[in-house]
Amino acid sequence: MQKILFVGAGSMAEALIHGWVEEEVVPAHHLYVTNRSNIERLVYLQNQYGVNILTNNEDIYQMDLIILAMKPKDVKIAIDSIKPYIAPETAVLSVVAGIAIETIEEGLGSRPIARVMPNTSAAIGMSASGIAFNYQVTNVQKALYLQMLEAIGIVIEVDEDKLHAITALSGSGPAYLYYLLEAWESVGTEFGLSKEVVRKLMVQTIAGSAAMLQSVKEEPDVLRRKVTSPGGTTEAGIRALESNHFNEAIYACIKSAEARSRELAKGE
Ligand SMILES: NC(=O)C1=CN([C@@H]2O[C@H](COP(=O)(O)OP(=O)(O)OC[C@H]3O[C@@H](n4cnc5c(N)ncnc54)[C@H](O)[C@@H]3O)[C@@H](O)[C@H]2O)C=CC1
Ligand SMILES: O=C(O)[C@@H]1CCC=N1
Repeated sequence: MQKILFVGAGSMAEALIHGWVEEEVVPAHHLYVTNRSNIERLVYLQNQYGVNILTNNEDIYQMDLIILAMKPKDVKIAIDSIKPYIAPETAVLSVVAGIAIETIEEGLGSRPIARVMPNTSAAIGMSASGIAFNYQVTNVQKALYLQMLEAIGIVIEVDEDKLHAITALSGSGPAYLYYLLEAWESVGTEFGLSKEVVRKLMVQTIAGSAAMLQSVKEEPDVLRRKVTSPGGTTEAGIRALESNHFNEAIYACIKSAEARSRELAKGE
């Protein structure tokens, strides 16, 4: 694909551009960006990554792929603004949470459409992405999308309905881990450690635990038990998590996010 246009130039667009340019998956001169109004943001992306700024809507006609990367509430207006210029053979890939392929087909007509749910770790080649396709996406296009997403992390193909759960788990997932780190930093400083020291220790703890899960073929509960000495500190900590309804909190978190994705799909 020679010409790929990002409509929406926020955090997710930047994470993908950063990952693709850095990993040399897509040459920067193949990428174009546009947004609603913020020209400074487009100039920043141009200077930072070498992408092109879309200067004329007529050029939308030449695009091989359009990536929708705006907030769900802005999709309708964005689609209406693309519609007069999009060529019949242009493919669409959407990263917008909760917006169904059917909605995009209604807005932009029948064409190859893929929905991807990446996460912001795409910027450093560590995204965990889910992808779903409509039936017009060819095998060649599928292979290309999978290659583009594998270059910036891992990708799992699913039925579209499962993207709601993937959004709630790995799409939002980085935010949950950052939130957890914020809480650890807050309690760690109460014990007189500096925030920097707590961050250093706990970021390494997260990275080390993830690496253990990837390299040692053991279930998380087995690895957990190896840390938990009878009558020891971890046991005391886990008891406190249980009595403070840790599992209920995690279930409520993922279920609320999944339900919100379904609401967004209905335009709520
Ligand atoms: N940030 C994240 O971690 C993830 C975000 N997503 C999805 O990516 C999408 C974008 O999210 P962010 O990048 O975080 O948002 P953001 O707010 O950082 O960026 C949104 C961009 O869309 C542009 N925009 C708004 N209306 C437009 C219009 N009518 N025409 C053209 N451009 C328009 C804005 O100017 C801005 O550049 C959302 O739908 C979100 O669900 C998906 C996975 C992860
Ligand atoms: O919060 C959101 O709606 C988007 C989708 C996944 C991550 N950010």
